[in-house]
Amino acid sequence: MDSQTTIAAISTPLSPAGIGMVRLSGPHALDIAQRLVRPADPKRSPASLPGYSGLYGRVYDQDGEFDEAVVFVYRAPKSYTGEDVAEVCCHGGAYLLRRTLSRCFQLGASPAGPGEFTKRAFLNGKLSLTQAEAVAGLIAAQGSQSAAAALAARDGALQQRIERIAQNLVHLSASLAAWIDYPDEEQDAVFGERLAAQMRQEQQELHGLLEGYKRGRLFRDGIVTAIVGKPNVGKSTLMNLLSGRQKSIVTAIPGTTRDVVESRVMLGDILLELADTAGIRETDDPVEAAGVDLARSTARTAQLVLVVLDSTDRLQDEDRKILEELSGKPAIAVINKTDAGQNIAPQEVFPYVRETVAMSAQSGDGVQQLEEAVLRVMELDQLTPGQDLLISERQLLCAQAAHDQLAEALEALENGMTFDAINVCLDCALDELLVLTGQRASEAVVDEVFSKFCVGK
Ligand SMILES: Nc1nc2c(c(=O)[nH]1)N(C=O)[C@@H](CNc1ccc(C(=O)N[C@@H](CCC(=O)O)C(=O)O)cc1)CN2
Ligand SMILES: Nc1nc2c(ncn2[C@@H]2O[C@H](COP(=O)(O)OP(=O)(O)OP(=O)(O)O)[C@@H](O)[C@H]2O)c(=O)[nH]1
Ligand SMILES: [Mg+2]
Repeated sequence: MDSQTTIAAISTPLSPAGIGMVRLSGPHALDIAQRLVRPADPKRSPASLPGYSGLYGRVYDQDGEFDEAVVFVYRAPKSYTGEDVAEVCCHGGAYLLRRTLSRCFQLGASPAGPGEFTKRAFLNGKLSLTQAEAVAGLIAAQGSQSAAAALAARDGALQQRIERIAQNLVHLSASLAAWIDYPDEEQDAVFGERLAAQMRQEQQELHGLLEGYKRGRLFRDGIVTAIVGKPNVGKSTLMNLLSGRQKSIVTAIPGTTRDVVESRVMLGDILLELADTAGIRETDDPVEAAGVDLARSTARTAQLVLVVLDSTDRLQDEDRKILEELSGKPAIAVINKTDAGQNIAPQEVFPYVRETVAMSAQSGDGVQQLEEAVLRVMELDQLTPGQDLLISERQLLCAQAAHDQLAEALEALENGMTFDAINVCLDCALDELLVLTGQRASEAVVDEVFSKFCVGK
């Protein structure tokens, strides 16, 4: 990347909006803004504004005036990228924004690549690599949990935690090197013990991060959830309740739903990828039978299954069979229609699933309890928001590799390998952590991180 260039991009969505912004960063950002926008007050101009100030003006190109705008100016190094930055805020809308952007190109700006503003911030030392990834996490956040995790990473909590582990490995490696140079044969075993204990501690720390990520991922990506049960128990009513609209057809006729109906819904703070399925029963109707097969396979591949039961009736053998088929899967028994009858006691389903929720999909009663049950079943209830969590797949792979290198070092130690061999593993683990924080990340790794950003970020 050539940091001498001035880049420009539209930083807001290309759809009708109150305001839209074209952002410029680089040595000519303010000159270009100056030639693009004519200030209403002729005594002021973008290029002579102090940092962190703005003015109002009209936007021009070769064909004349086409919009009005507010321009904000930031001066290097006190800006998002660390370079001179101008933000031209026009009216939102694809046409005006594109016209403003092409004018910037005519005036000498280059198109910004995906994430190039943030990449410049990284290269100029404004952000670490994990903080840059956190910016992408903030944009992608769907609820308060993922937003809090991303904000904690943006503030550097994750960076600090990884740096601390890396520091400890540096100390371990140094004491190991000293021991190799000045060995004391009799004390080898004692030293080995201490080394193993310290390595295990760092490994534990990494293990915690890996586990946290796997659970945090459920918040970010959503939990693939199947709604299953006998016909007519209220599966589609539950789907409609959670999605807030008529996604699935509801009738009093058993066998209404045939296809799998999918919807992304927020259950409180939890993102669910919900699938409503056909009621499971023996049937001669080939169309319904195909739906039942689909329901079963949807349940098998789901991360979570909501088994709906109709409490206007006693628990039936058909219900038990469905519950049995799911044994071992994270599942919640939803005892539905409690507004109309309460003939199923939680105790009856405990042999099959641990979590039960009594509710009325029709009235919405019990939906809060359903949310709490999902948190418990998916073990998300221990996850406190704002924890210093890993927030990208890339970070996970680095942390996993560092963890595995430590495991290898420990095994080598147990098997009586030389301290040299152990030190090689420790160095590899350290290397992985430095790639994670970006301190030793190759250009390819850095490019990969920013390629996933949107243009304008
Ligand atoms: N208008 C606008 N809003 C925005 C952004 C932006 O770039 N422009 N952001 C883009 O993501 C986010 C805010 N992030 C930012 C981070 C740092 C700086 C900045 O100017 N930093 C300077 C000065 C800091 C200070 O005064 O303390 C610096 O770090 O030196 C600006 C925005 C969200 N809102
Ligand atoms: N009283 C009461 N009736 C409900 C409740 N939930 C669903 N029903 C009724 O039960 C009937 C079946 O509801 P559906 O949501 O279509 O049931 P389903 O499980 O999707 O049925 P299939 O698609 O046929 O398998 C409808 O008449 C609903 O109005 C509830 O919580 N209380
Ligand atoms: Mg249905």
